[in-house]
Formats: sequence, C-alpha cells, structure tokens
Amino acid sequence: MIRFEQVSKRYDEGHTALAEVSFEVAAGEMVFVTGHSGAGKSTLLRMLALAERPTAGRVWLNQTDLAAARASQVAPLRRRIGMVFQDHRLLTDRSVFANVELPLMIGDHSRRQRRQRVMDALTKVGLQAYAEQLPSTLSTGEQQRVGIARAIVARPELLIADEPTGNLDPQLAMEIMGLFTEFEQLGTTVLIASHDLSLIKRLHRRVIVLDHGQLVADVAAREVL
Ligand SMILES: Nc1ncnc2c1ncn2[C@@H]1O[C@H](COP(=O)(O)OP(=O)(O)OP(=O)(O)O)[C@@H](O)[C@H]1O
Repeated sequence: MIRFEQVSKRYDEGHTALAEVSFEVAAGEMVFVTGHSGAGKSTLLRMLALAERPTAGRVWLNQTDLAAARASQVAPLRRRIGMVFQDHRLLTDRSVFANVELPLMIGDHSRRQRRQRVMDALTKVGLQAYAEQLPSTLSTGEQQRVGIARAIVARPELLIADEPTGNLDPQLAMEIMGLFTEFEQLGTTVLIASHDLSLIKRLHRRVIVLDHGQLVADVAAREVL
C-alpha cells in the first residue's frame, strides 16, 4: 500500500528532515510514527499528502510514485487520502455538516448522496445530532471528531493523522484513537504521527521511530508492550 524507498528530504535552508528512510505499510495496517520534536514525523506524512516531495528516493502509494506525480495527478491522488490535523482546521463560519461535506463538493456526488455520506460519517464519530451547529459551539474533542468525519467522508483508502490527540486530555485522546482503530477494522490503512508514547503503548500497533530524520526502529505490534 505504502512504500518509502530510501527517502530523503532536505529543506531549502539545507536542513535534512529525513535521511534515507525505507519502510512498507500493508493495506489495512495501522501504524504509529513517533520520535522527538523535529524528528521528521510531519515531513514523512506531508509526503504522503503530496504537500512535500522527496529530495531523493521514492514514495509509493500502491502503484503510483508520489515523488513523480504530475501536477494534474495531485488532486485525484489527494482524494484517496484522508487527513487529520492537530488543530483540525475547521471553517468556523460553516456548520458541522458543511465542514464534513467539503471533500465531496469536488466530484460528482448528488446532493442526496452527499447528505447520506455526511450523516454516515457524523454517525461514525458519534456527532449526528450536531450537524447543524457551528464548530465553535462544540468542545475540543468534538471538534476533532468533526475533523475525523471530514477526513473519512470520501471513504479514503489511507487515513493519515498528524498529532491528532495533541490538544486532548488522556481520556479524550484514547477515545479518538478508538475511532482510528474502528476505521482500521473497516479496512482503511491508518498512519498516525504522535509523540505520546504512553498512548501509543496502549494501542498495541506497529511503531516506526524516527530520530533526527533517520528511521531508527520499526517495532512490530506484538513487541509493543
Ligand atoms: N518547511 C520547512 N522548511 C524548513 N525546514 C523545515 C520545514 N518543515 C520542517 N522543517 C525542519 O525539518 C525537521 C523535521 O521537521 P518535522 O516537522 O517533520 O518534525 P516532527 O517530528 O513532525 O516535529 P514536531 O513533532 O515538532 O512537529 C525539523 O528540523 C524542522 O525544523
């Protein structure tokens, strides 16, 4: 599903954010990416989101080499990926429904299909009763759930999340992680960047560890104690 082949990323300022990183993630796997601040976690996810290109190496999403994607391929490729951010990036002047509907506005879904999909996504995250509210009337944890509903509404094959629980207390963080495991069970591949080791340990999933841009450990789920 995902294959990084000797991927390096050097930013213009000369800083090496990733150095010859190689790993594979199978379809349907849920994997954590961890490491200190500045280790390269966001850079790694941003390559999958086609927000950055490697300086060297290849990033494969199934049969597509993202590093070589043409400009015209970027939007269709991004549609196959759901993204969740720490700061959820919701539009404050639009309802919860309208926020979740956004990814469906490109493409040829009828109004009825969109409504069905949005309500399905909101139901999955337990927010079906909040559809008409503005995000600002929701708690931080609920707003993060709206962000997750928006990420999965177009039924992506890959879900990537960058510190999705960064602003949440431990109990809410665990609830959000529980949602990701539900999507994993539905067959979605899930990649989550997090520096929260105690939370990661409780999930018992594979963990990729970055240190100064290098992949220093790739720990199988059964070895996560
Ligand atoms: N757009 C950029 N331009 C220049 N340098 C960058 C850019 N983005 C990231 N970096 C640098 O690349 C390195 C890796 O950053 P990255 O954000 O990928 O790490 P991270 O592990 O996600 O850290 P954090 O947990 O703090 O977000 C850091 O040294 C950072 O300063």
